Amino acid sequence: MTELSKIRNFSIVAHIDHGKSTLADRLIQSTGTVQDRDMKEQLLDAMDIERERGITIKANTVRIDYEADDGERYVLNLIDTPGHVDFAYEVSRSMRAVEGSLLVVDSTQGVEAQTLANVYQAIDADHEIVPVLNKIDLPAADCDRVAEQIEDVIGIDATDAIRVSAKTGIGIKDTLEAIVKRLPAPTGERDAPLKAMLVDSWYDAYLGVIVLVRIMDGVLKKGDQIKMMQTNARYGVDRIGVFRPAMQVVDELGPGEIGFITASIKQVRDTKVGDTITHDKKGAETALPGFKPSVPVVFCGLFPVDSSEFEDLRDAIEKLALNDASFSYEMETSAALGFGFRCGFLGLLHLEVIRDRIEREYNIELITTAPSVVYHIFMKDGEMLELHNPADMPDLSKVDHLEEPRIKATILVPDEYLGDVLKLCQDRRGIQQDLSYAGSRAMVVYDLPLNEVVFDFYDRLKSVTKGYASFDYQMIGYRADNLVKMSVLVNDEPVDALSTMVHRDRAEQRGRAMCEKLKDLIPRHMFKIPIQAAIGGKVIARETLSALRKDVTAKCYGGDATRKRKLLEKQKAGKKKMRQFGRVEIPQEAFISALKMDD
Ligand SMILES: Nc1nc2c(ncn2[C@@H]2O[C@H](COP(=O)(O)OP(=O)(O)OP(=O)(O)O)[C@@H](O)[C@H]2O)c(=O)[nH]1
Repeated sequence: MTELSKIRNFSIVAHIDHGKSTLADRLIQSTGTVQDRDMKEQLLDAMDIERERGITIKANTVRIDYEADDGERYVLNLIDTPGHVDFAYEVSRSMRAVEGSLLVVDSTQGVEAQTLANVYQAIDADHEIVPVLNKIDLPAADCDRVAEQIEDVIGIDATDAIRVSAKTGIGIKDTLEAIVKRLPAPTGERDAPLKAMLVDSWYDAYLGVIVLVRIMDGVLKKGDQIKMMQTNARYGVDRIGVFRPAMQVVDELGPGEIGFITASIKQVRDTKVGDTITHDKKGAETALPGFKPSVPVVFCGLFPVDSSEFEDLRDAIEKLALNDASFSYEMETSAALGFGFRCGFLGLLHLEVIRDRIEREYNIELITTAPSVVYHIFMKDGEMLELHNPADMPDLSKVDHLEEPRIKATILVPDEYLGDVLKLCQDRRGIQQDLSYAGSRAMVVYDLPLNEVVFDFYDRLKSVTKGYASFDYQMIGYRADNLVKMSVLVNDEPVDALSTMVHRDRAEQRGRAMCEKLKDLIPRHMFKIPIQAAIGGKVIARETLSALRKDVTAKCYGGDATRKRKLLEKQKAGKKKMRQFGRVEIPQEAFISALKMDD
């Protein structure tokens, strides 16, 4: 047990790529927490996919021992927080488990949208904040300008900002000293009833469910009978430990400490993040204020390309869900795609990560249907239904009105691209809320329908600003609008996986664009194929794919057998990724590509 005054708990907040993981690695390494030879780059990014994509998904934690200049030994607990917009909920939950934050800003780039979003969460959690200007080894570093920007835009004092190169190690010692001197020690009472915050939980193949806890009051020991205050579930603690970053078993955890427990918990779902853990007997009376629950906002269908792999897909999805309480799923059948699952995600990146893992780790090829947000349908009889899938839209005569989720989007962009960004937001039914300047960069705030953002807004934003814009969003609630379901018919057969919700005023334009796209995406067949978009029974757009006359290989010159064989092999490989709809085969990429909107 460590004395409270010798503990410092902190997190690092930063925009993506500003160097958070590199700094964390350097802090761990320089304190000898991990031997140099064991040091892998980006130690905290555990999973392969994270490493490949360079993003941090699961909040991780590490305990660092540090002997400070004052001669005292301190325990520094770092909780790593993810930087991407989809994972904002994980940032908020881990913030409440610590007292301070290092605010890392790339001194060649300056403050970005996620810097703001994350630092506001730290401010909300009453953190002491130490600004760190990173990448000072680069010639383009401009510390004075960035410090000024931190003061102007965020409004925190940056006079004592630490100048660091996480890459070369400059300023690392200063950072450790600042953690000890400038961040507050935690408070808590050893003799009070146990109150431990459930910060995170995940499934481990050997140990079962592992729960990350922060002790607020009291002491947690091995063998204790504990109770989760929200779910009322009771368990016996069979293991207690800390991360260094490898697991190390300890006897107990006291106030201010962060560590893990295992307690024969079967599923991650049984551990509610934000719940308060107390002792079963003589426990705390009141729970800690809960965290924001993480609710899925984007839904899509996942179907196996090869329908005989349905059971394998079920197995893969169940395993992934064990480890990710924010990912939801239920079985779905589609006339066109057969058996599959309707899955809920926190955002598009979350969707992509799960889909990649199923394809890669479980070797199942998937068809992903168009992502959709959750609509609220108000029926004439007063009932409210949640619509997760446009294909389930009830009979319109019974519907009174529909509401869609809206977000508040904050975009930071260099002045010269501002016009394009405003146009993009306007085209996506955005309502401008604010426009201000920080130096030569504009900060715009828009109220936008989430539906217009989930799909390819981020890609479009990057492309119209040549990658210079940064973006972050928060859900703000539901609002009514004139929304309709648009269906797509291929060769007169409705393809439910292609139906989408659109705004009535944009339906024709979207319908036309979609039919044109599908015409390019669907290969020609031996017969003519009409492609139509319709609202209710009314066709609003139509294209016709003309019939194929000759064998594709007939075009090849002479007797080039290799080329001919290659073409046939390609066709065969392509066929695997096709689905049969009536007499028509539609390639898998059509389901996503058809919905990309070129504004
Ligand atoms: N030159 C230089 N490069 C750095 C420094 N710190 C980090 N980098 C590089 O910047 C890139 C991003 O660093 P990361 O540590 O992965 O950034 P991050 O903020 O953790 O990003 P996410 O984990 O994806 O949120 C990497 O290529 C690092 O090698 C630095 O001090 N100097």
